[in-house]
Amino acid sequence: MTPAARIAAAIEILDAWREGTPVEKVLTNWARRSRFAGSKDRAAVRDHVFEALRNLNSFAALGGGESGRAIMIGALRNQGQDVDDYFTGEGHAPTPLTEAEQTAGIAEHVVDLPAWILPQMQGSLGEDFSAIEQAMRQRAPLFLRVNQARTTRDKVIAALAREDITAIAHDLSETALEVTENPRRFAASAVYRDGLAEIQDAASQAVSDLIPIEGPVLDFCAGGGGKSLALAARGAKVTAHDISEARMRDIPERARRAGVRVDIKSLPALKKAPKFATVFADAPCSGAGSWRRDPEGKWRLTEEQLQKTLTTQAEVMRTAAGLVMPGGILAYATCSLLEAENDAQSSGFLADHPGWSEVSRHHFTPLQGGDGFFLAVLRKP
Ligand SMILES: C[S@@+](CC[C@H](N)C(=O)[O-])C[C@H]1O[C@@H](n2cnc3c(N)ncnc32)[C@H](O)[C@@H]1O
Repeated sequence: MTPAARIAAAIEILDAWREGTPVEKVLTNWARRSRFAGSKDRAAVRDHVFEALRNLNSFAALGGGESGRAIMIGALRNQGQDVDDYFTGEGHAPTPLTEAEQTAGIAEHVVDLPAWILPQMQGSLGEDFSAIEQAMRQRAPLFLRVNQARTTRDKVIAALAREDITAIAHDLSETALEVTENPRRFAASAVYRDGLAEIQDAASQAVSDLIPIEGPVLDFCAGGGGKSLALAARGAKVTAHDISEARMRDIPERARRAGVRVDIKSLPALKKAPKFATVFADAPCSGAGSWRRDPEGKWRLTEEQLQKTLTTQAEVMRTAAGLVMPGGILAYATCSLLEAENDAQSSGFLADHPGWSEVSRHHFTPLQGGDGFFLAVLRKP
């Protein structure tokens, strides 16, 4: 496909997304229909679409409208490109700009967040708001977690280099690498296949690093097990649980590849089992901290969903707290930047649970390179 044809495909995909179909589904449908598109074309079109979703309001403003076409006009203007070079009408390129399109659009700064969440985000991030909002317009780097149960960061850097993948150490965690060249090769690399490293955001690793290991650990909201594996690699005896068994499906295979052990237990089994020295609750959240990687998430989230999530988070904390042994730790985390999901939840829990105390509280934002994350480490009396 020509660069212009890829823009035309992005326009079509953005229009279908605007009608309400989830972006992954639209991309899959487009790829099925477009047998002529090779893997490089699919990746390039996907990049256009995700960049547009991260910058939706500002590209719409620059392009002078909300259609896929206006958004991609805005995207090209944002890159300082001459839109007429792409909108030629030749071959599979979009049709040339109309006179109205030539002059439509404004270049002033627009915030790339839904209006309803703006006050909360500004209140939560204070003076860092603008810098974080700018950072969230950029694509997130690919981070790897080096499996310290098997190898070292330097050895992984060298092994990746042999496969033509460049990675550098990242400050957020001693296990974190940022892939700076050929990130798409990682999934097929021997480093991944042999369980020496796997994909995990750097702030997510920093959160796992900060969880005290004082005895058996329960990962109460384990999902796919990313943090269970990180805790097990630190030497913890880890039990994983999630309300959704399906989400934990890959944990045994991931643990096998990493050479670590993770047990899986249902809630009834946990209630009968001995209590844990540390219970980690990586709670369901708005995902606001990872909107660089899931930009659709910010446009999909509604006020009602956020309210429901706040209720679920408080419930998760209450249930998880009941599984902590006396004197043990409840570690509460979200990948959110919103005060309501973070500090307010932690403070609310402490207010409702006399005798509990706060050991530490940590905030991570994209300004440190990784996703936005929150962690509160609380101790049971
Ligand atoms: C942020 S994700 C966890 C990500 C995971 N810890 C990781 O590092 O890959 C939140 C998880 O909480 C789970 N969850 C939601 N409500 C829950 C509940 N009441 N009890 C346990 N898990 C719950 C969801 O199914 C989801 O997998």
